[in-house]
Amino acid sequence: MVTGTAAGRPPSPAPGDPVLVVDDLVVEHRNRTSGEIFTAVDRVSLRIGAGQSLAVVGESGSGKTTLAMAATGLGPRTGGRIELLGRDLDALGRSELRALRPEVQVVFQDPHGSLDPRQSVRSGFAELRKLQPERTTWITDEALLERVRLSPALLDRYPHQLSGGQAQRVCIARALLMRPRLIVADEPTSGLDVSVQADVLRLLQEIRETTGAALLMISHDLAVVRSVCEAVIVMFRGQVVEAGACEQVFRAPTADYTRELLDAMPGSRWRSRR
Ligand SMILES: Nc1ncnc2c1ncn2[C@@H]1O[C@H](COP(=O)(O)OP(=O)(O)OP(=O)(O)O)[C@@H](O)[C@H]1O
Repeated sequence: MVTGTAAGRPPSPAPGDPVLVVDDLVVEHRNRTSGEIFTAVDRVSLRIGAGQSLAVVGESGSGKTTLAMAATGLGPRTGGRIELLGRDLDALGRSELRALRPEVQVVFQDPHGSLDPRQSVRSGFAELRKLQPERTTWITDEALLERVRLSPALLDRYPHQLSGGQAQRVCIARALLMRPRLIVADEPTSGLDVSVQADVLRLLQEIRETTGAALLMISHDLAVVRSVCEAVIVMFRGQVVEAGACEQVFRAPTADYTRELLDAMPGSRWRSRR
């Protein structure tokens, strides 16, 4: 459970209560030269509750990132309805939207690209604390680094002095500092050495369990999805071709495309039986 809400925050959702509900989301892009319209996300619906984890899988270009950004109000949307923490995003004014924004934190694929190279870990935290003074008093910098299994000795390091795994943990710490109700992790381990991938995934899991945040994970790696998420939606050319509990979808996929994804996994133990 999320506890100790800062002033003005929406009430803490109970485990399983809806954090994000998306209905018929559409994202279209217009080609500037030809004027042609490309539908990157085509009538996608999803729901994720507090403490739950949902993965979006699909090959490159299937619309995963576009969906995740639009679904959380962080990217453009052509149509559809989004409810974040019980609030219809279209019904909110600018200041209400701004107040809701810290509730969603995104961890990207390239940790070094996400961090300001001129900022030490400590000054990066300080900047966030200045932006959100009430929300961020709950933990010290040292304890925050300990929460992501990093030594407080790293506080005065700059991004180039951190390994990929350490930098990703700093990004996760920055997200955690905001006490978000929803963490979006966009291929959070694909830029990391195999040796540290599992640790970072475990950390995201642990944060979900201990804070009650919901986790929306984007990945093309089905092994990662299976190890972290309870539910999955499979995207192909902007549409959802299959959705359900991970266990069910991996054991008995119903869509040909899901079977192809499973079969394409190198040395897959989950190769579908046809
Ligand atoms: N601003 C944009 N203008 C035009 N087309 C776009 C824009 N952003 C994304 N697209 C297109 O939308 C489609 C979906 O892209 P998206 O990045 O969401 O896919 P993805 O599944 O996340 O892929 P990857 O795994 O490679 O990141 C792609 O064909 C992409 O080229």
